[in-house]
Amino acid sequence: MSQRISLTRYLVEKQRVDGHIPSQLRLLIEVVARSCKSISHAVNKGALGGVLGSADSENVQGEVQKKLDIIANEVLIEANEWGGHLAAMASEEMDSIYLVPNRYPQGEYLLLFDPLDGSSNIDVNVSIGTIFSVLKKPEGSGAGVSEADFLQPGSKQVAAGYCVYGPQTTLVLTVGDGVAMFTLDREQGSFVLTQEDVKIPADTKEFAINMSNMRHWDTPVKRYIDECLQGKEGPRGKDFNMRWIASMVADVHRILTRGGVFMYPWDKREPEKPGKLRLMYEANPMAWLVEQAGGAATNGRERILDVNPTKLHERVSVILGSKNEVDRITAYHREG
Ligand SMILES: O=P(O)(O)OC[C@H]1O[C@](O)(COP(=O)(O)O)[C@@H](O)[C@@H]1O
Ligand SMILES: [Mg+2]
Ligand SMILES: [Mg+2]
Repeated sequence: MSQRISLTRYLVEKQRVDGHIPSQLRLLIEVVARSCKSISHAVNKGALGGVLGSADSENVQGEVQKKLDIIANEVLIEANEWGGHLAAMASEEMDSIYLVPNRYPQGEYLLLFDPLDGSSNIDVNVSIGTIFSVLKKPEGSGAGVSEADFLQPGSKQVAAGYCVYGPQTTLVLTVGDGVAMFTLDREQGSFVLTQEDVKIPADTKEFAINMSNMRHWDTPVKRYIDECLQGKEGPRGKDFNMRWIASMVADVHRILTRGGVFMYPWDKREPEKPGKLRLMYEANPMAWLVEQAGGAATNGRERILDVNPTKLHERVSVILGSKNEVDRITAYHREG
């Protein structure tokens, strides 16, 4: 790319030239990006910054929180609460929604995030990230904000993205007209556009799933993986490769970069839960990014973006990535 385009300029062009996003949304995305930059600095300090290790507390999902889960959550809340663009926020790390305090100007957007995705990878220096989703407060929902205002399907998102903290820090964004990637230039302190119009190839020879759960899977998932494992000699007639980073952000980033299919399906360990991943701030933003890049995302039965949430921390089965593979796995679910 001959001319460097910063995230700010990209968003201003989306606002002014394309008329695609309102200025309030542009400013909101910039604040989220600034928060990610600051989380990236904390991640980079590692043991030197005292950010590794457990915080000896649990979140609403009963998971032990890491120090960085809490730090990232605080960074996002503090940066976004006074900007005037938001009505409220919701996070994996908070039981209920966070209302923008009355002393700050109120906006019309709702911000949801997984402040630190891939927590089990923090202490071992493997890629982690932040995932975010932006909704609009529903019209006619009256004064104030309630949890019910957040319970909108992913198809209503107005912006979504993630920032992966890996060998590079990369912010990936959609506002509904394709997917763009921005790499953090640490010397300049700004995100620079490094790829536009990201496309996921429709076919792939790479799958991502936690194979240790194989005995707990449902028949359609077993069938799909079994066929992949048979390689050239099997019904697929080709050898497959496997990757599992255990950070959804990093696995999805690989899929947006070179294709592949990612699955965290329902399994028999906790049959009453629809899946492990959270719908509103993990699956929905990733599903929208993947669809915007020409891929597909389902829960095995329906499009993730069409799922109507009934609670903030709702879980969902996730199958996403290269379109032909996702269609195949979804068809296997329909066949039973
Ligand atoms: O350890 P497992 O069961 O393979 O789960 C890995 C999955 O859990 C997650 O880490 C959940 O995210 P959090 O770290 O935000 O809880 C996903 O990023 C990842 O895909
Ligand atoms: Mg997560
Ligand atoms: Mg998390």
